[in-house]
Amino acid sequence: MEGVDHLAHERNRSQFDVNDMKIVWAGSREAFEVSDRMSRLVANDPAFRKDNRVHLTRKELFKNTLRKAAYAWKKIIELKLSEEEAGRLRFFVDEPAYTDLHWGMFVPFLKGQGTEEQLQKWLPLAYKMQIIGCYAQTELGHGSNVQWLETTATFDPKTDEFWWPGGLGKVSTHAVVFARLITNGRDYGVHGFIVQIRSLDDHSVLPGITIGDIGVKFGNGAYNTMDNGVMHFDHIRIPRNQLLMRFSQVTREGKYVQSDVPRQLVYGTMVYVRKTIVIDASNALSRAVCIATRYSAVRRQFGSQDGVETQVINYKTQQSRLFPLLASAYAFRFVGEWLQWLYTDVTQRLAANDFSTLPEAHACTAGLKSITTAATADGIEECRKLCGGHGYLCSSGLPELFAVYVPACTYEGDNVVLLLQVARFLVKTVSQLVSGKKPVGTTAYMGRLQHLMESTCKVQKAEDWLNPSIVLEAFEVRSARMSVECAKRLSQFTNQEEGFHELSPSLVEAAVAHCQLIIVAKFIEKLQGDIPGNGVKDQLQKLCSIYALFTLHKHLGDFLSTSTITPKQASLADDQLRSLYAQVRPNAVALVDAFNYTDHYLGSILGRYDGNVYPNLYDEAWKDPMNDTAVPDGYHEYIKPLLKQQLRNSRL
Ligand SMILES: CCCCCCCCCCCCCCCC(=O)SCCNC(=O)CCNC(=O)[C@H](O)C(C)(C)COP(=O)(O)OP(=O)(O)OC[C@H]1O[C@@H](n2cnc3c(N)ncnc32)[C@H](O)[C@@H]1OP(=O)(O)O
Ligand SMILES: Cc1cc2nc3c(=O)[nH]c(=O)nc-3n(C[C@H](O)[C@H](O)[C@H](O)COP(=O)(O)OP(=O)(O)OC[C@H]3O[C@@H](n4cnc5c(N)ncnc54)[C@H](O)[C@@H]3O)c2cc1C
Repeated sequence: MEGVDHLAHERNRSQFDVNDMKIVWAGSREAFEVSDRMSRLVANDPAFRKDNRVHLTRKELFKNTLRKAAYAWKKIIELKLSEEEAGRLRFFVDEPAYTDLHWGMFVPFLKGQGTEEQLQKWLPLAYKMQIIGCYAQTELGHGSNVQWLETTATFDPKTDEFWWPGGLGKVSTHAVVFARLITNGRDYGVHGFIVQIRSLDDHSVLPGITIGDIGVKFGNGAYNTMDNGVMHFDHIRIPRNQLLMRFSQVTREGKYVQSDVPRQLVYGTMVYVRKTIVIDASNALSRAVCIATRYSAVRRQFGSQDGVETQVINYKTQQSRLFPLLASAYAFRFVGEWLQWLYTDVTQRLAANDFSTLPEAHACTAGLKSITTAATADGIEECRKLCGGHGYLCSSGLPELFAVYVPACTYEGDNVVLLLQVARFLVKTVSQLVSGKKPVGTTAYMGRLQHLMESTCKVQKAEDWLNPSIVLEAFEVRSARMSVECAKRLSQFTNQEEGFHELSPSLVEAAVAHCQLIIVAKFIEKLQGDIPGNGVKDQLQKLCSIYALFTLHKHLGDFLSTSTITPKQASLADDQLRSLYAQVRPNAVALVDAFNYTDHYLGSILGRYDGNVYPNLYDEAWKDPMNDTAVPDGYHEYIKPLLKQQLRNSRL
């Protein structure tokens, strides 16, 4: 059977309404319609072609990105697209560019940190792209340790080097610059400033500033469309009112005035972007899973019956590697949706001077950013392997996706550094239990600590693992016991910082356990709500169980060493997992169709919607510039003399 027929057959046998699932995936009917329209607009416009990226030099690649970004902006204006539509259009263009930083960090930073007056001055310029901004925080010597940034903003500034900011190297005219504010001889810590860095007339770099691109990054094409930059300041002067002053001001006389708010609000943009990165993890993982699932249904190896070999998706090992990733893509989607809610809620509270949920928002965004990006980076690589040799070809779309995606484990906070933030939050929560402080939000389960320390898992047969409350309690017990164990061991140290340092590997594991609990809990919570559509909820319930039981399987050491479950219950979980894989199998292709990705966005011959893989792989190979001539360049210089040489030797 041809690949085309395979996929049609797979679609016919699915047991749910894929159109309804598309709406659940998009978040709402309106969100689906916007995404659908924008993805088609991009896919149908040859100006957004991207299949030639791997053959371009860095300079050609970058210029091509500038062209696309300018063209996209023209379309946005011409079609009078809303902010949401414009965001989706940029998303489907699918090419990292300075615009990500302008819209994703510079504008949110202005909005979050500027006074009314500053917003009136800067926002209209930024919205019309009359200025282009980047986010310059990381220095050559300091990325994670923001408090120790060396750049200072005083009446007599020193010089220092920024390193990494996207959009800085070649495009931005302005930057949000992080520097320690020094006034009247006192250091008030890190603050954000707006600094103009290039002329708005001829784009030249302004005097006293040196800027360049930091060089080629990992992968062919991939993130090299972005001009990550280096910037050096030498005694730059900026007006006082370019300190963003919503939360703290410097008066004309140089007096520092701090509003009555936590100093961490200066980190607000990082919380915002980390939340966005969680949703983005579900985008990247679902894309890889879509490619690997469709191709696994098309590809056949061994096990010939009636003269046809087995579709590789029918191998249990293939299912046990692929379906947990499919489930993770959905799990990250829903936890991302919840995080969006949490972020909106904390923003509203901050506006009303309620800072109580800020530590929770920081811990959740930091922790979830960390585990979803790590799982997604690993998951994309697993999908490449699931596609065998063809997965290693750039035309599979997977190498480029991997190369573009992996820095997500580092940018916006190194994943381990961020998990240590979650660990601090957990240890603090446990220690506050003694003083009777009731934990709330995602740590509310710690309020039932005594029960969780004593409870035993109720599973007696495999189907018991389908019970959401049993699953949830197992994750709560594991997480609570790991946190308590860390807190206990920590209390044996006289110096807490030293203890934290010494125990940090275990603390990171406790943080992972807590974040996985959040993902499981939010998936279960989602399923308790109304989910319309024929068979849709049933499929999601299966995926939820797969996510939870696969995570349990992968971290079995935690569950056993904390005595959360017995080895027998672990084996029952594996039995249930196998049964779930078999139930998901007929729906796998439809479950990836629900992502509603166009072939343009997927950028993969293996993941084509029509399944027509082999003829297209073959044609694509012939399009490669290496095949322009049968005899390669260099034959006369390097191959011919060699062959002649061998001939002479053999005659000797
Ligand atoms: C672009 C958009 C499009 C998106 C579309 C999809 C994505 C695709 C595009 C990607 C594009 C790439 C964009 C990359 C852009 C960069 O990478 S920009 C640079 C980002 N840099 C970082 O993330 C640096 C990481 N480091 C940090 O965040 C902080 O320095 C650390 C690690 C949290 C430590 O901070 P510290 O002040 O030394 O911290 P510490 O003493 O541990 O904490 C002090 C207190 O502050 C709290 N705190 C710390 N941080 C926070 C916070 N953020 N909020 C609230 N409280 C906090 C702590 O909990 C602690 O609380 P208490 O325990 O005292 O109550
Ligand atoms: C593609 C890309 C785009 C970026 N874009 C921007 C941008 O637009 N603007 C910007 O300002 N920055 C940007 N960055 C920089 C980025 O935010 C930093 O690289 C990131 O925050 C990590 O900091 P670092 O490089 O100092 O890593 P380091 O902190 O030096 O990390 C090195 C190693 O040390 C470990 N480590 C560090 N501290 C600790 C600790 N306390 N405990 C245990 N282990 C620790 C880490 O886990 C890691 O393994 C970008 C980076 C990349 C890769």
